Amino acid sequence: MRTRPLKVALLGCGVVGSEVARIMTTHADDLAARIGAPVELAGVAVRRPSKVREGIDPALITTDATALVQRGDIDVVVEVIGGIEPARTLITTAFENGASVVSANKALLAEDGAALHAAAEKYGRDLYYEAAVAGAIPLVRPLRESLAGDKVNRVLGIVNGTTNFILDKMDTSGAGYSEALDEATALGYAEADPTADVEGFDAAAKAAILAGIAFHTRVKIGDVHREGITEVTAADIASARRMGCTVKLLAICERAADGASVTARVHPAMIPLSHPLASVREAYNAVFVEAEAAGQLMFYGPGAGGSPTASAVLGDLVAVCRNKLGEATGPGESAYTRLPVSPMGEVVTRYHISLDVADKPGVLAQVATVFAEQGVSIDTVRQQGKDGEASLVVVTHRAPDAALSGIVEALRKLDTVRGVASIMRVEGE
Ligand SMILES: NC(=O)C1=CN([C@@H]2O[C@H](COP(=O)(O)OP(=O)(O)OC[C@H]3O[C@@H](n4cnc5c(N)ncnc54)[C@H](O)[C@@H]3O)[C@@H](O)[C@H]2O)C=CC1
Ligand SMILES: N[C@@H](CC=O)C(=O)O
Ligand code: NA
Repeated sequence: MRTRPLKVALLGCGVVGSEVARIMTTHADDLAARIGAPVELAGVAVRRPSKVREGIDPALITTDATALVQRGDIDVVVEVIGGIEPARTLITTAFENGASVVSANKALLAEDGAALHAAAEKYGRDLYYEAAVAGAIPLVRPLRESLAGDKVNRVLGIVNGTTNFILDKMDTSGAGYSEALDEATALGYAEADPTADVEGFDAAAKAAILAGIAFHTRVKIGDVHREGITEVTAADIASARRMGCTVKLLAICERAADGASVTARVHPAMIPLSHPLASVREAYNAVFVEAEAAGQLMFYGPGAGGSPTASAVLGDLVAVCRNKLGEATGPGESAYTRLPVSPMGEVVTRYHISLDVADKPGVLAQVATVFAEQGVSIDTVRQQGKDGEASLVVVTHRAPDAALSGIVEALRKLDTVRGVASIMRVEGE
């Protein structure tokens, strides 16, 4: 074993960073044995230097992250501060100054991954980011490496722990939305600004990263159709239950049937209780990958939280250190297919539409006509009447999303439709 240690700079010492430091310290001997050289924490950049950080030598703490990555003797920079800047500049500076990078920063990778990969390649460094998608679950590496010889056609799953935690609590214990979000934040699952979770930005970033790797093309967060969970009500969840379904925030990345384009979307959807994704509880994530030769693969595990995320960071750290010792680099960006990303309107989906209507003859026929005019066929209709008013629940067959949203617009214009109580896509059937 080499005695000279590999030097690691840690940028950020919050929920994830503090766990990375703890595991690096407590598992130092095992990590050295697995890598073939000791790994030494050479500096920790923080915002609040006065905070007591158990197990970290105070002499390592600095508020000058730039100086740390410019030192020139750092082998690996672990970036766990999050956000676009200064993370992007710090990572690029690390590459310029001889370090490879391990990052958990999905927001940055989904915004500017191509430029970061280009910088890594230019300087001959590694850029690893297993923690950026689905926390502890090995998913980025299997897609980048294990499935590199196959053709992936679809990636579908739950990739945000916070929103899954909130929806699960609302469904199973009747908890309120804010109460469940506060709990998820206290448990270290939420982003620094939880809007990123509940409005679907975090899942959209992960979908962009997954689609890019799976289909060997470039997908940015702005290419991903995004709807969060802020408009999912207790009534939606109760309605899903009545239909034998539950509501999950899904990320779905698909290659078009003709192979000429891809789509990536994030939105709440009803899924049947019998579907494996329905039993994904709390902050767990689960992702199905469908590949031509492999068939269907399922990845499941803790999707958020300090310790699970640190596990993924440490796995990358070991891989990058091994590459350094072998004077090699791991896989870079693979974006040779250059497939365009089609808009949401072209995605084929099913809708569950709940309407408040007047309870009088002819209403059902009027509603059915709207569907027929858009060429969308109805799967089931359920009507419940009360005091001259009725609620009508329509579930459609699969149709282009544009036609389905056209239907909702047309329904809103009918005199007999008092309101569209909820619209949700249905998946997994
Ligand atoms: N918490 C989780 O479950 C997961 C988090 N991630 C990602 O990991 C990264 C870190 O997340 P958390 O640890 O949860 O966030 P956090 O907010 O707990 O920690 C980030 C830390 O970085 C520090 N920081 C910010 N700017 C800095 C700067 N310029 N110099 C030095 N320190 C700075 C902050 O003061 C904070 O302590 C983010 O990119 C996040 O998206 C990824 C997967 C799961
Ligand atoms: N906020 C994220 C953290 C992990 O990526 C989530 O809730 O999934
Ligand atoms: Na992961």
